[in-house]
Amino acid sequence: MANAPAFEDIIYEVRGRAAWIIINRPKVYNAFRGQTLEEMIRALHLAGNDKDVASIVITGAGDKAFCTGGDQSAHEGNYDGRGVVGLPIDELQGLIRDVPKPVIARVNGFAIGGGNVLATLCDLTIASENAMFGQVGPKVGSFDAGWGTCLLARIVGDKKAREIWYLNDRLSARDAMSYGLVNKVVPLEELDAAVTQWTDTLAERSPTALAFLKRSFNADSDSIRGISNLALHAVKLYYATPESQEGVNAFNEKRKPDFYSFVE
Ligand SMILES: CC(C)(COP(=O)(O)OP(=O)(O)OC[C@H]1O[C@@H](n2cnc3c(N)ncnc32)[C@H](O)[C@@H]1OP(=O)(O)O)[C@@H](O)C(=O)NCCC(=O)NCCSC(=O)CCC(=O)c1ccccc1C(=O)O
Repeated sequence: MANAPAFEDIIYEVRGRAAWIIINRPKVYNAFRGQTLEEMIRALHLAGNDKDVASIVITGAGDKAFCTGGDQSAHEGNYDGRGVVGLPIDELQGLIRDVPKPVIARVNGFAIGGGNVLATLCDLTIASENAMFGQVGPKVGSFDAGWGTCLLARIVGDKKAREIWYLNDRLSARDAMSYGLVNKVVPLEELDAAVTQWTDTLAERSPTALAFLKRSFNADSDSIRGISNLALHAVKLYYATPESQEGVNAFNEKRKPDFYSFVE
């Protein structure tokens, strides 16, 4: 690609009329640090402002993970970047909704924690048969309320959303599809062809009609943005507690957390 922007944590490619944003941190199952989100924000602005781009695909490198949320090795009571919790996560989440083009989550493995929230926020989700969805916040001393809870509840229903957040079971791609969290499931080897079929179809549709449709869906659920903002400030206070830090330490030390020793 001519004048391809230099990125370290992601790969940005324009394939036909589709911009692909690939989180390229497979050693940590495509978990994001501050820099990853900065680059994803830049890439979304590039794609959003490129009049030749009809749709945007977000995915992870390799066949293990789409994205597993915040990088726990870059989390010491706060993450390592800018923003309320050391990650411009609210900016990225808002941008996935605001960019006036359909955003497709290409889920090729684990979509866990903040990774599941990103997939939830995308307009469409296509998953490979090996994909797994879930939330782990209460296991690792975190939560992502707002988009992560309320938008999820709109999609899968209130009881199921509570179950996902409270019990933290992993959902298979087929289960996720049965709850409406996923539009389509295909074998891993057919994933790219299926994504390209969608992006080719979207490239034949009127971009202005698609942009208005996206804005209309957003308008109905945009009150959740305020809840997300409030919750991000709440999670900042929570990250400062020994109870939350026990969750992060336990994950990094590969042991079970002992939250009840730290409840204040
Ligand atoms: C994804 C797993 C379920 C996979 O489990 P398993 O198959 O048993 O493999 P593991 O051995 O656990 O993992 C393999 C390998 O990858 C590393 N890794 C995986 N995920 C992460 C991560 N997020 N950060 C850093 N490293 C990661 C793991 O350490 C292993 O490395 P080795 O070198 O091979 O040992 C499982 O891995 C899992 O549950 N991961 C944890 C995911 C996690 O904790 N994510 C953050 C969740 S926070 C949240 O859910 C709510 C909050 C939130 O979304 C949010 C809100 C505001 C700001 C930020 C966030 C945010 O997302 O953090």
